[in-house]
Amino acid sequence: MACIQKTLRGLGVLRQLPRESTVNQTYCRYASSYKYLQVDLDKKTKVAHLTLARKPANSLNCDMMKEIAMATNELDQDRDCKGIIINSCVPNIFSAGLDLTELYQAKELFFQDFWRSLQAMFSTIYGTKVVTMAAIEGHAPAAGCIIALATDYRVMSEGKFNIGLNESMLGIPMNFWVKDAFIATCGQREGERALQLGQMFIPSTALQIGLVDEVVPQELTLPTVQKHMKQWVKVPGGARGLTKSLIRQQAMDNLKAKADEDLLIMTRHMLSQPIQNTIGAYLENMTKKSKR
Ligand SMILES: CCCCCCCC/C=C\C=C\CC(=O)SCCNC(=O)CCNC(=O)[C@H](O)C(C)(C)COP(=O)(O)OP(=O)(O)OC[C@H]1O[C@@H](n2cnc3c(N)ncnc32)[C@H](O)[C@@H]1OP(=O)(O)O
Repeated sequence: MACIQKTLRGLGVLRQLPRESTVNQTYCRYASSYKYLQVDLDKKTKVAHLTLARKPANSLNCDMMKEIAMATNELDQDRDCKGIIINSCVPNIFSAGLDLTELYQAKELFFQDFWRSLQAMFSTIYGTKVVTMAAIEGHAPAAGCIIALATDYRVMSEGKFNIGLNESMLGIPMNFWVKDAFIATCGQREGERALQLGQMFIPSTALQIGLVDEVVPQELTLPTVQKHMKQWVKVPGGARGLTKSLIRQQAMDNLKAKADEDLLIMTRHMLSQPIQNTIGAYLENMTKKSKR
């Protein structure tokens, strides 16, 4: 869609995206194009599954975020696609958030590419007129939660899983577009509380605050999303898509207008010694935990 491409180009990312729409793509083209994703478009139902596939935890490295933005953009432009379901092939983990190993001791140029890829991933999912839904069959901390927040409908599995934005707990201040997306979904009061405290939620609480729309047994998560998707794609696409744009355009415009400022602020924070120390300590803990 021209609008998303304009925004992405405005963000200075995805320069490798084709300018022209690439219609008539085949199953195969999607299936074989990505290293960290499986993308399958069913031309009969017009629903695509975009499956996060970076073991062991779907942590989002720079290339994976670029792939997610590219795949979403390709599907957005494909006349055969009316809906995208985002799920994970890693049992019990939707996504572990940003790949902390890439953020630790990152060089400035690399960090800039990384952050622009995060902005692009979010804005492409958030801005597509195609229906998007997340089947959250496990943990979705931080940027994992951000992917889910960018979609139109979220179904999470029952179980000992967490979802939320824990950045404050990592010693990192929230940025404006993540804050806006959270507040647009859960409201001002929940935003004030959850974002300051860096709260993570179990599925039932996530449901209570509106962070997810439904909680179901794990084996029913994907089928439930597929059932809703079937309904949503029946709504005339032009009217629904324009309505979605109407609702989300201001947030998209804000992100585009302030993307460079966001990058500057985040570069200063993220590459500062105290935050690098926190990330280093966090990584060390994770390594110790997984060795136990
Ligand atoms: C830091 C940036 C903040 C910027 C804030 C402001 C702007 C807001 C915008 C975006 C913000 C994004 C912030 C982030 O996304 S930071 C990442 C936050 N993520 C987490 O805190 C989650 C960390 N992981 C876990 O809690 C668990 O791994 C969990 C997902 C619950 C799964 O647990 P479990 O099933 O027990 O699996 P393991 O812990 O053993 O993990 C398996 C292997 O995966 C590695 N791993 C896990 N998470 C990450 C990660 N985020 N990055 C890199 N690697 C990760 C883990 O080390 C294990 O590896 P190995 O098997 O090799 O030991």
